[in-house]
Amino acid sequence: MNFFDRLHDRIRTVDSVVSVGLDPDPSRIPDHLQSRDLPRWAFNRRIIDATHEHAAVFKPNAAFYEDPDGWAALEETVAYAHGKDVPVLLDAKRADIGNTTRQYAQLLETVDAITVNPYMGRDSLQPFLADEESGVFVLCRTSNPGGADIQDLELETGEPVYERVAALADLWNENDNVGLVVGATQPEELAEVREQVPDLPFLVPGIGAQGGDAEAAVEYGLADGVGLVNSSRGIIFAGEDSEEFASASGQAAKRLKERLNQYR
Ligand SMILES: O=c1ccn([C@@H]2O[C@H](COP(=O)(O)O)[C@@H](O)[C@H]2O)c(=O)[nH]1
Repeated sequence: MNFFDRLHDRIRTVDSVVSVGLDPDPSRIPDHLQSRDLPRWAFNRRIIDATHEHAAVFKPNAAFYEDPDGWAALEETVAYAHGKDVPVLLDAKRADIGNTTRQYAQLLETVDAITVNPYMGRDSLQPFLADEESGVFVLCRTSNPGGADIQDLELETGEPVYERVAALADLWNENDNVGLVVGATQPEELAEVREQVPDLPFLVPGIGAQGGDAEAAVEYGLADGVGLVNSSRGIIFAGEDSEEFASASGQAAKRLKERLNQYR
């Protein structure tokens, strides 16, 4: 079954479009877990237990796992999330020349979907796009302030770069496995891109800690009811410094689900 069909089923099952971002910054993991073998895994396990019933997906960001213990923690985390029937979207922002990107694409043997960087063009994404079962979210208009530096540049046709990326992603969607990453901090761009590509589901980061627009994230992020609105720090560190950090994250995920559902 294609990733977006599985995501559709998951969204219906949990009545939620929340992507719970698993970004376990080691400096913010509670003290009582720091002495564990793999503190990031110990932390994630508790977060998954507390939030899975509100999670359409879990979205670990690869940046928080790129060391030997980190990869071990990620492997445990992905297997545990799958054990709870929650798909995993790895926010890895990968792509490279063909020979290298084929190696990157092996990540899709472990996770259900991935974020990719379109900067190097179609051939750099081909092994991801060719994987019919997995979701491929192409960075389009990112949520960070510097996203404008390149993505807003006007091309000779008058369209901004991010719109060209959206148009290309639509062409690349031959296997119905492509989505876009568009930040909630850019509600006008969200609306424009949605109008341009009505059928592509979006992953919308940038609400919560980055102050993006949750209503616009839902209004424009979903295509036929399918799409994801991510919060990482706003959920996993909702109870920072508390013994009850996990239940605080569960409450934060539930609150976010209910808030987003008002706009669906
Ligand atoms: O445009 C983008 C693309 C990816 N991200 C990632 O999403 C989460 C957001 O974390 P918060 O704590 O909810 O701010 C994080 O992994 C980013 O690297 C993004 O924010 N914007």
